[in-house]
This record gives sequence, structure tokens and C-alpha cells, in this order.
Amino acid sequence: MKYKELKKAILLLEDGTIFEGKSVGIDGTTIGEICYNTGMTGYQEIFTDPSYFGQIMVTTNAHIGNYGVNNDEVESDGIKIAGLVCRNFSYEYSRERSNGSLEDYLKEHGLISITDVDTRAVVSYIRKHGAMNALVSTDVDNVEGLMRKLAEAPSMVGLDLASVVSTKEPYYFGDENATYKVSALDLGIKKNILRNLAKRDCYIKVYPSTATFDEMAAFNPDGYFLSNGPGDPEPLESAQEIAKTIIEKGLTLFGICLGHQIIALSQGISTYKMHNGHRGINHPIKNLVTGKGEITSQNHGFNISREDVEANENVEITHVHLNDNTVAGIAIKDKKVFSVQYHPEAGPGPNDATYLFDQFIDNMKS
Ligand SMILES: NC(=O)CC[C@H](N)C(=O)O
Repeated sequence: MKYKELKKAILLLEDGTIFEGKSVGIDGTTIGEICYNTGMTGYQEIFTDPSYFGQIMVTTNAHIGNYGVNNDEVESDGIKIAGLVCRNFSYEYSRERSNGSLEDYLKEHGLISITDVDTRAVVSYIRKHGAMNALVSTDVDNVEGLMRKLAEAPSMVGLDLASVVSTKEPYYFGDENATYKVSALDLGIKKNILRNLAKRDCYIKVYPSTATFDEMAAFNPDGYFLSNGPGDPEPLESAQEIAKTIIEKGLTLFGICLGHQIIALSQGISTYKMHNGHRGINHPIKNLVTGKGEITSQNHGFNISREDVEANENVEITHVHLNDNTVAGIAIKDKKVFSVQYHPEAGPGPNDATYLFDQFIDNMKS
């Protein structure tokens, strides 16, 4: 490995815990909610996933950067995480398909990152103490000032971040002569969702988070889609209103992650902040309809209340997370509406759950 003289940096947690390391990316201070992803690969897709907006990412895979970056392996127009914490940052990279180094990519996108951190200690600490805000900084001699800054940062609970990352203007994706038309609400949509729909013969109109049902209906779609996205689903009232209307009208609807939470909220099912959330690419799910297992890509810090779903006679649980028995998928009884808490589009992750896109197509067909 190339020897580099690196600046010191620190990771400071909301409760005052400090982890030391070295700076990569740019100098400065960044604040966000700390979380960790256990994926062994797929760092570029993770860093560009808009659902991570406002979060500082700890990668549990020891090596980050070793296969470089590729312009096609992005889930949005740039890096969306607030900061990166890793164990061994690789300045050297090797892969035929890569067209640049992660180091240059972090600098180009202005990401403050810290390497040489004992990430196992960080993860075991936040697993025990739960979700909290954190800061990464190269201003290592000013811990008190940094502590004050961190204390002022808002908590993730109650935060509408979807409107920040959403497109400001509607746009189209796919072939306009495709068989199915889909109106998608962009709350932080991942590109791989659009690719999966387009691949299944859909032409998609992507709407900003401020759109109304009437605007989305004007496209005359065969189906509606509610996307993934960052932050707390609860303040997103207009999206919940749209879901409620679509369901009342008996139209076809599919929701992923934040979109799934929005559908639940629209039916009076509450959401809650999890202790740590699920973020990785090997999360086991059981499909209760088919009895089959699937390994899935996940990224969420909120979840929907099992108790509320069980008490709701219009909604059924279709999928459960096998690690902790949390609700991972629901369907509205006798309607063409379903949603999952995880990521069937992968990007990164396994493709076990892509059948859900086919299910959405079948619903539009019927
Ligand atoms: N990937 C997502 O859509 C995440 C949804 C939501 N922001 C959560 O953390 O639970």
C-alpha cells in the first residue's frame, strides 16, 4: 500500500465517546446520525443511496476503496451519506470496470471521512447504546466546541429529509412506448428501482415529493409507486394522503421502504424508531404467502408497528424479518396494493426479491 501522511481525525458520538482515526476525503466537520452497513461489497451504491442522506456510515467490511469506483454504479447523482467511518481505506484499487479511485471520488463530492478506526468497537458500542448523532472532524483539538455543535443537531425522529433529496421537477425514465405507465413519487428514489421497472417494460414519470394525487393521476398510469427515502416517514403527510387516495380508489400501488412506511401510516398503522435499524445485504426474510425464504438488501432505521398491523383488519402481514420478527412486508386485503420494508432492487445486494417487481407488473396487467 502507498504510504500516506494522513491528518488526524476523530469520530465523536453524541454521548461524548471519542474514536480516533485518520482523515480521508476532505478536511472539516460533518454531523449525522451514525449507522453501520454490514455489506461486504457495494460501497459506491451505498454511499450514493439517497435513503442515507443525513447519516454517517460505518462500513463493517474491513477494506473500503479496494475496487475503485465506476460511474455506472451509482444510485443517484452523487454521494448522499453525511460522512464515512472505515477500518482500512484503500488508496490503491484494482478492477477492470473501475474508472477512478474512491479517494478522488470522496474529494470530488466533498465527503469528510475517517479511516483507521476500530470499527468493531464502534459497532458494538452503537449496537448497545442505539441510534444517536455523531460527528466526524479534522478539528481534533476543539472537542468542546465540537460537542456543542453536536448537541445542536436535530434528532432523526420527526425529520423530513425526503423533500430535501427529492427531484424538484418531474422527469421521465424508460421508453415512452413501453407497455405500462407508472407514476412514481420520488422521496429519494434509487436508480435501480427505475432500472428494474424500465426493464419490465414500464415508462415512469417521477414526481417531486410535493406532487399531489391529481398531478400523479394526470399521467394516466397503470400503477403508482412510492419510493424509498431518508428520514422519518411520519411528517410526510402529503405522501400519506396520496397513498390513502390511491388505496380508496382501488388503484394499483407498490411501495419500497419509506414508501412501505407511508402506506402503513396512511392506514392508521404507526411507525417507530428502531434501536439500530437493519442495514446490510444478507438480511433473511420469510415470505408468509409462499413460505419461501429470501436474502435481502436492507437499509432502514424506522419500522411499522406489528401490533397496529395485527389490529388492522384491512392489512395483512406478507413478510417477516427472520432475525427479529419485525414486519417486513404488507398487503392491503382485496386490493392491488403491497409494500416491503427492504430493497428488492438490491443495488447493492442479492436479487432474491426481484419477483416483487413482477408482482407489481401482474397487478397492473390484471
Ligand atoms: N431506505 C429507506 O427508504 C429508509 C426509510 C426510512 N428513512 C428509514 O430509515 O426507515
